[in-house]
Amino acid sequence: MLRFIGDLIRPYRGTLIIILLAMLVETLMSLAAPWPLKIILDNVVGDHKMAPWLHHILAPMLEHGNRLQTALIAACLYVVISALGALASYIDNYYTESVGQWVAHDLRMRMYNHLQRLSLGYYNTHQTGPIISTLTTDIQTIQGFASSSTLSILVDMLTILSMLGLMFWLNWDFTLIAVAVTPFLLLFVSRFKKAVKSATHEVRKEQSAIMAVVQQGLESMQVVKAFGQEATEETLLKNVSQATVSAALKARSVKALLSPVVTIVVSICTAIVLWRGAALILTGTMTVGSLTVYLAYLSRFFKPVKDLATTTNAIAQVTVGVERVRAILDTDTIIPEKPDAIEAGDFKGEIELRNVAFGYDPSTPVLTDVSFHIRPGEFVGIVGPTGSGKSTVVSLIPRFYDVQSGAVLIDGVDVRDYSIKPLRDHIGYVLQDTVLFHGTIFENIAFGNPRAGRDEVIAAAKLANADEFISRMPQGYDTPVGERGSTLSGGQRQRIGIARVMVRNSPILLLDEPTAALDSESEKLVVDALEKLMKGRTVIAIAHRLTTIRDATQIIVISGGVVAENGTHEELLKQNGLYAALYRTQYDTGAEKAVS
Ligand SMILES: Nc1ncnc2c1ncn2[C@@H]1O[C@H](COP(=O)(O)OP(=O)(O)OP(=O)(O)O)[C@@H](O)[C@H]1O
Repeated sequence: MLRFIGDLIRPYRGTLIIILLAMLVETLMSLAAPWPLKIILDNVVGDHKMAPWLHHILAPMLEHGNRLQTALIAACLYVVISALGALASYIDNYYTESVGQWVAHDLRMRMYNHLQRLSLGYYNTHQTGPIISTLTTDIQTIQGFASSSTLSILVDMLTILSMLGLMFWLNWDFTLIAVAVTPFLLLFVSRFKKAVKSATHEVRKEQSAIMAVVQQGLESMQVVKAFGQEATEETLLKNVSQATVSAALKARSVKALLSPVVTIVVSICTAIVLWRGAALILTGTMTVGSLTVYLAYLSRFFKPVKDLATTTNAIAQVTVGVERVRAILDTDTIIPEKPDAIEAGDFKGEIELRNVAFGYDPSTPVLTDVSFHIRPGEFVGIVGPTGSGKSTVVSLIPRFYDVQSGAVLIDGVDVRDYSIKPLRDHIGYVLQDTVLFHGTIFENIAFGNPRAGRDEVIAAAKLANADEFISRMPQGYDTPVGERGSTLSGGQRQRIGIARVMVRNSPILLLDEPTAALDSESEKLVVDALEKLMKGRTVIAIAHRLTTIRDATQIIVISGGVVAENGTHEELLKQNGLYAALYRTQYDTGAEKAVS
């Protein structure tokens, strides 16, 4: 874990040195802080001789024997010590925050970059709630730790050592008694660390569960309302929320033990020092000033010990955070790209599947042996019973998933030999429901091709039969769309989806039942838009209503993991097989019943 944090903070070495110097000044000033009081008690109020080293430092400022002047100098020293300490603390605070923020920024970007590259398979098996929770809360924990805690551990240790040195110098046998408990205290703390870590893990797990429940609930608000399941959703949240409260209280009951234990130990040590110190002053072996400095050090001595102890708490938290971040960063379900991958140029649009086998879970194959060949510019329909793997076939072409055996070829080249981004740039995708992002209509269309200018976007919208309804909107193309496009109708969303693919101008077009969810009036507009979009491109359309692919040059019927039939509409009807049966189901009922 330290290596991971070390790698994160390495770029900020310069700033870390500034922070370290500031912390050293703070430590030195906290060591010097009780000395003005000692001067007042021993050399102004009392009659003790000033220590030679101190006298040597202050001599140029002192008039011989003038006690009030000594008091004034001690008072001024107090202000100088405090001011230097305060300045150092300001510098330390500012730069610590700066390192923390930049480390968090770097980590956030690294994680998001990784998440963008993970294959869709990862998202099929992982909820987004916990991922968001890691991206926010866990990174925040690491942010706090990366800068402040790592350095304060160093400074705490330094403070402990220098105070011990000074205390031994002031009175060594006395110090021995006072700090004899320290090893026991540290032992207790290290035992304690384990318990805190496991309790923290539990809390983070429950907090992620809250995120998952809330996210799912809010995203599915319409379905929740439609089915009147508000109470069920609330119960779900109540359960995880209560579990979080129990886990947090359990963790707190462990953590809260630390402070009282340390306080009691410190007070016992202080009591011994008070009792023995009084005796030493009475016998003249110790001055009042020395005892004051001693007591001040003793209370300060246990502070870094206690801080070190609470740092174990922070360490426990950050260890959990780092584990969760690394669980994502170490996931390698990435679609691999060859080092000598080919940059896809303009595709002619020839597509071939050669003996393709694939399953989301390799032990349950969806496709066992699928082969077909599509010539450039061809319009191909894919049909088959529900769940037969039509969408799966289509998702193998842009490499959303890789085949388990066989190959997918575009223009005669295995798709695994292409660079991924240019490959996908040449493929347009229209799905059953177009997902719109929070932003304006213009931004949503330009999402298909960020280089597209306003004219291109408007031209695409016109071709997609979308310009008319967009122009009627209050702010036209600059009208913001609600979350996931909820302020638009299904047909409008589809036409924006088509415009988005139009601006992309890709030679290959994949249509996954884009009209399935529409009523016949919307469908007409969308089909008309699609016809314009399809011109001059290779098109694979998964058919919902068989009439939409009647004119396809080739219809591929997927069933039982293989290509069951392949031919034109007329040829397949003549074969009187699966396609003919599916067609009859729709035709005979008189209505266009869904087959997929
Ligand atoms: N992301 C996924 N993870 C795991 N299994 C999946 C995933 N997507 C689909 N499947 C499974 O793979 C099989 C084929 O699904 P696919 O969506 O390709 O079929 P389809 O023919 O397009 O179905 P439909 O006509 O209902 O849309 C189904 O059994 C489905 O349960």
